[in-house]
Amino acid sequence: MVQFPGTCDEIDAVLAAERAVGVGNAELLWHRDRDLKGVDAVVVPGGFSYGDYLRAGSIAALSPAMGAVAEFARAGGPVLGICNGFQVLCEAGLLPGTMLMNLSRRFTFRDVTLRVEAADTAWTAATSAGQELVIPAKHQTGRWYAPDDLLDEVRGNDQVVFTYAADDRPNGSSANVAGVCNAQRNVVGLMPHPEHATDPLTGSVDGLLLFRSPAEAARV
Ligand SMILES: NC(=O)CC[C@H](N)C(=O)O
Repeated sequence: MVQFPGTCDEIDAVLAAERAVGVGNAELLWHRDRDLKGVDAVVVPGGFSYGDYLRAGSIAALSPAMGAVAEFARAGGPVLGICNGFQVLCEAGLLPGTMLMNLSRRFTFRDVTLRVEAADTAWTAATSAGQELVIPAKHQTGRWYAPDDLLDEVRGNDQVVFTYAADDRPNGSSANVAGVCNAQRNVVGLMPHPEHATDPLTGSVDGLLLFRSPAEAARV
């Protein structure tokens, strides 16, 4: 779990990973640190990095930790970016697209229904294509945007991993996209927060499927 000044969801992400795979060995990695400590998978969690100055994720994308994450990703390691983490991965060029402010200009905070469009990525191997997942969303800069030529390329390569269900448009993203992957399918980013959907006490446990997926993908 990579931490930047302003990250606030890393402990939930640690708990989610521990709940999903049943072991308590997640590592927290400070943004100045280049040592990934031999982890099997990296999560770039949600919150705010450097106050979201310039653009959400843009300063974090240049941090030493992200240099190490980029090398890990290039070597095929599973990397998941959640919300601010998704913004950071787009800014770092590890995922296609750009994040713009929600069409409403407001901070959105509610459960959304996601449709799994691609179940063959490192972070969706424990799901099925077409499956619907209920996951909370909380963001202001969540409108994933791709110009037409990039959108065609992303769609052509099946890099759309999640869309919002048809009647659910929380931010006005291009093609109602909620999450995408890289061409290698080991790096995934999404705006909603699977780490907040892991305990029946607070509603859905659908988020556990994402945290189970890297181990599942490694078995195939
Ligand atoms: N929950 C989050 O990660 C918030 C993401 C981001 N900083 C935004 O508001 O758009």
